[in-house]
Amino acid sequence: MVWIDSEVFLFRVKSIWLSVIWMVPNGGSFGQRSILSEPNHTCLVGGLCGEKKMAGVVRTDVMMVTPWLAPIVWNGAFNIDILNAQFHKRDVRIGLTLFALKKYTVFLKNFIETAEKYFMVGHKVHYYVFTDRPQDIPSLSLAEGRTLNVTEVTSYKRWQDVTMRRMQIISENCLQRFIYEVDYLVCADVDMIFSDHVGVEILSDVFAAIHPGFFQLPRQKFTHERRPESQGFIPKDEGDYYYTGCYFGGTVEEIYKVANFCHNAMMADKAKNIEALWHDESYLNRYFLYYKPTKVLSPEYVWNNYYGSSVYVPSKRFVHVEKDYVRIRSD
Ligand SMILES: CC(=O)N[C@H]1[C@@H](OP(=O)(O)OP(=O)(O)OC[C@H]2O[C@@H](n3ccc(=O)[nH]c3=O)[C@H](O)[C@@H]2O)O[C@H](CO)[C@H](O)[C@@H]1O
Ligand SMILES: [Mn+2]
Repeated sequence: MVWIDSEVFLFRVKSIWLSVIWMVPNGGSFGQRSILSEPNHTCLVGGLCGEKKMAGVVRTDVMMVTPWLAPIVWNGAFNIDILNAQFHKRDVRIGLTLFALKKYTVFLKNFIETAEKYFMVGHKVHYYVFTDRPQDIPSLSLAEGRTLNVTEVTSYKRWQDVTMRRMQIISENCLQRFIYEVDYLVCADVDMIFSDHVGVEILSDVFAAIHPGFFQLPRQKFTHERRPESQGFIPKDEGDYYYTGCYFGGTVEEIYKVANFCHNAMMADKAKNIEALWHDESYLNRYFLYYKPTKVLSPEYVWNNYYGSSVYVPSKRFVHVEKDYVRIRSD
């Protein structure tokens, strides 16, 4: 009994200590410390010492792992050469789903051109473009090993339905074709551009990205759906992170589960004349609360210049394009 109590006590002390290390920003600096940059570099217990190739960066200003032990991906926390070698051995195929309906076809050119420069360079990439205007899809030159496929889909009058119905189309295509053609899927908004490296470090069974507007806020400030009657409901005292709806991914099997859940949740709400506050994003957050992502991307991986810049985000890798909401969403 005494033994158990002291174990519990030690665990508590350790947890509190770790929370302080993870949560407290250290005076606005990045708090990065290369384990090789110091003359007598310190080794982390259980870490890899002295192996230049293996070394990473230890950040003490941000959380680098979730409480359920999923890595949170921040700049410099991984060695891309090791990861690339591992994924090349598996000859991994990555599908990127993109929806460009109505006026949103204007975003495609910049999206694909910047993806060719920064997204999964050197790996097999299949762009899956869904549109109601196939004639408006520009022809773009792609690097070897990369293909682009256009599928015509019907549109919806309301922009909210266009964004939400992506889940239905993704889930149907998982069963019909993605499962035969790719290993991983990345699902992204189209009004985005890449401006720095995004590679296989993001891949995992199922990954989600922290919304750039919420990573420094307490959970009470998250804009989750709060009406218990909605299928997107998250109670005030729950919610790990506020994840963006514009970027998530994983294996085809896992993304099928995500998209199928979100679509069914939307349809159940629709039958009761309810629409979750932030549409597909709300249902996605609900899913990830109970089926936790196996990897979480820091806001480096989805930034929006509306939030300015942050010392915690030295690299903005994938950024929302500024747009005139009313004009672009009109018919
Ligand atoms: C940064 C972020 O959190 N983004 C989310 C937020 O985005 P946004 O306000 O950025 O939504 P948005 O206008 O980009 O719409 C989402 C996506 O739906 C597609 N689309 C939409 C309208 C249209 O006429 N044609 C078309 O193709 C397109 O791929 C677009 O990128 O809120 C939406 C739902 O409220 C979604 O959850 C988005 O993922
Ligand atoms: Mn968007």
